[in-house]
Amino acid sequence: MSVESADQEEISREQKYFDVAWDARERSRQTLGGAAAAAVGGKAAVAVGRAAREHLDQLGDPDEAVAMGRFDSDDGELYYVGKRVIRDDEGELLVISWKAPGASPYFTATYDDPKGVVRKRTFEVERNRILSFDDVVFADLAARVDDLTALENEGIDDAVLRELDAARTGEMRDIVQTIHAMQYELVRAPLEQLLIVQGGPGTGKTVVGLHRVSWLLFNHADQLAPSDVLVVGPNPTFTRYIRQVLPGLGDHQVEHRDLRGLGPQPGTGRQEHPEVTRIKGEPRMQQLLMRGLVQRIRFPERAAQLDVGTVASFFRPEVEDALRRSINQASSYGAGRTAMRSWLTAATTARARRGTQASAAVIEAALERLWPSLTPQVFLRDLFGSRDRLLSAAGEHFTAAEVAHLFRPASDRVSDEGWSTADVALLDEADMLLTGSVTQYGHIVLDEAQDLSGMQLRSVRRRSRSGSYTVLGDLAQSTGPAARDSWDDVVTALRHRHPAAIAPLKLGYRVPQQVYALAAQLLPHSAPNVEAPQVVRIGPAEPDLREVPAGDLGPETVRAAREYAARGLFVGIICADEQRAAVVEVLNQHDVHYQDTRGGTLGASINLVGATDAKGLEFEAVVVVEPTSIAVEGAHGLRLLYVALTRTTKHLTVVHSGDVLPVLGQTQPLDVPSLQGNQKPPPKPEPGLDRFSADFAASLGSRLAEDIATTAQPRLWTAIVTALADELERRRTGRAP
Ligand SMILES: Nc1ncnc2c1ncn2[C@@H]1O[C@H](COP(=O)(O)OP(=O)(O)OP(=O)(O)O)[C@@H](O)[C@H]1O
Repeated sequence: MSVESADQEEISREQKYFDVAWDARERSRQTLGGAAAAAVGGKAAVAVGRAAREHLDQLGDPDEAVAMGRFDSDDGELYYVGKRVIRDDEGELLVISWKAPGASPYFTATYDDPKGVVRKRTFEVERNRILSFDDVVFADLAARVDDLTALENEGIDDAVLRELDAARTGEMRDIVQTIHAMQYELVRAPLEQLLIVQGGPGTGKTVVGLHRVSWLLFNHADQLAPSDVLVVGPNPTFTRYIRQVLPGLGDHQVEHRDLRGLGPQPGTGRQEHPEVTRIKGEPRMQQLLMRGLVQRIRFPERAAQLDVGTVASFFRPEVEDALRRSINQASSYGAGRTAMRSWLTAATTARARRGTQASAAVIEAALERLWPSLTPQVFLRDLFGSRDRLLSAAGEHFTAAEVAHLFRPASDRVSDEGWSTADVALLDEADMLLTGSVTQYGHIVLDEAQDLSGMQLRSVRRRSRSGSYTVLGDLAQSTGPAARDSWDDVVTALRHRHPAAIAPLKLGYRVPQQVYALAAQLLPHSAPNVEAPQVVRIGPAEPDLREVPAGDLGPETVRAAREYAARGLFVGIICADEQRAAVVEVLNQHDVHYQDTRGGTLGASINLVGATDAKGLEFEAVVVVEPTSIAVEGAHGLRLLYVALTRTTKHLTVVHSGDVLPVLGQTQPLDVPSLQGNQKPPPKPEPGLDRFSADFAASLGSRLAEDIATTAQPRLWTAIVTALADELERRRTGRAP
């Protein structure tokens, strides 16, 4: 019998199994669909209906193949592995879920440690029809270990290469069938840790992080619900790009947010100087905001007494005494305000002039003069819009030049105020100070984490209930005002209860060898201590380098993009801001249909992407415009260029009038952390991370100390400062001083 006909017979045998499993799954679908439809009426029926619908969601798409692979164990059993579990009518397992512990040999078997697996079979399918299959027989591999190719050695087989050759669209897909053993170890790493995955471009960090979520939800269902998981990405385009992966794996309610949406008010695209962004990102901004908020609480200047309508009046000392008590007990600005309202209401009732009574509105008006009601937006607009407020909130922790950078004219209406991405983290901090609460999650995935500022990391941290995170990033792609050369400060900023570990991913799946060979020349200059990934495959073509006069950059770029698009490829044009206008002009001249990704979506054909916004994305063909312009965009331009050159799965064209690789100066050496990095003792808890009032009191103390020197009420302020110092001492030692 020929090999082909033997294979055909095997395919027919396997197809019978696939058909049986398909029938079983579809019978379940009908039963569950019936139960969901019939469940009308009381509470019990609603619960039954909900459970039936949840199970239906778990069954996946009717078009989905029942299994992606199988392994034969050395005890003679065969196990089919699929995206979801399938049982027959008697409850016998036909297909095990890839997330079940029983499926682990499928992913972890290697020739030198086959984990009891004799054969691993991967199916190529169209809907539920088997087209072909690939077998790995571990005993055969072990027998010819000296002849193993590098790919076989790394466990890269035809199924992986086929997957990598598959067409790309604007949506990331799952890689369940071909998860690599090293990736699988990260997918199933313990939940209770701060796990940082460091890996070069295209090593699968994002896709591994998402599969990890699905695996954790399946295996820790008692601790973690889908709505208890948050995935944070760098921008809306990226979030859209990845958002179908988890639903495709059966996990529907995981929350996806991007940095522009991680606060009470989304960023509105306000542009600002990188130096302003840098200052706004620094953790000392927390102190500035705190002091800025404390300034808002005070007895009205120059007033001798506080009138509550015509009902009652209070002299300064007793009001300030009440303010001090409210501040001392406050867990947030809002809670302190509530306490102050209670005092004012009771005190007004006690002192009401005969025959009068204060309405709630009158009390509120008096309270507003002492302790104004604020939203994060109003507070920040007022603070940034006043040099005086900024100067006194900045204290000695900011230079005059930095304060000048932070100042901006306030808009008349708060709804007209523009917000930058850096502002979002400040609004979030302000919201925390004002309300003392935020929705927390049991697990957070943070992608492209190498670029986050200190304030953005604080936003992420406060959303973590216990310190269980998957942090994904690449120091060699770290750019922007908060660029870093080490993960140390990220660990310090994020960690709380659980230990931290840094794990590498080393195989580069996305970028073909010929393209990576070009991009990798930047590494010694831009990130000398970061290890380059080992590329897993050779692409269809060498990079196409097109040198043109500067005036032809736009036309040549559009020509190259249209050539690729005409071949049905998914295309990204990546350029610096400096070149954008020229490219857009030519695209419009030629009536080219394209998608500007700043709108938050990827189009099916040609996309125009800024170099920074290209992070995390991939295309089948990329046209990089004028590398020298990208290399001067921001302080880490060479890293940005490295990002741009590593976005393609197949083809790369570089259109340039200057150098292709402008590697002139040397950069600072990088400190790449290792897995042993988790031996460090936990960082000391920063004040203010967990409780508002201790920090609040501390900053109030320093603010008031300044006031003692400058204002006319030294006696009272001294009393307040003393009381606050006592309070801090009590918190520190647990007893009254
Ligand atoms: N085991 C695998 N099998 C098949 N494809 C894979 C595998 N691992 C990664 N890939 C593919 O490689 C590409 C890159 O993956 P991903 O975007 O997760 O990488 P990344 O490390 O996050 O990249 P970047 O640093 O650029 O953000 C994707 O198309 C992904 O599907």
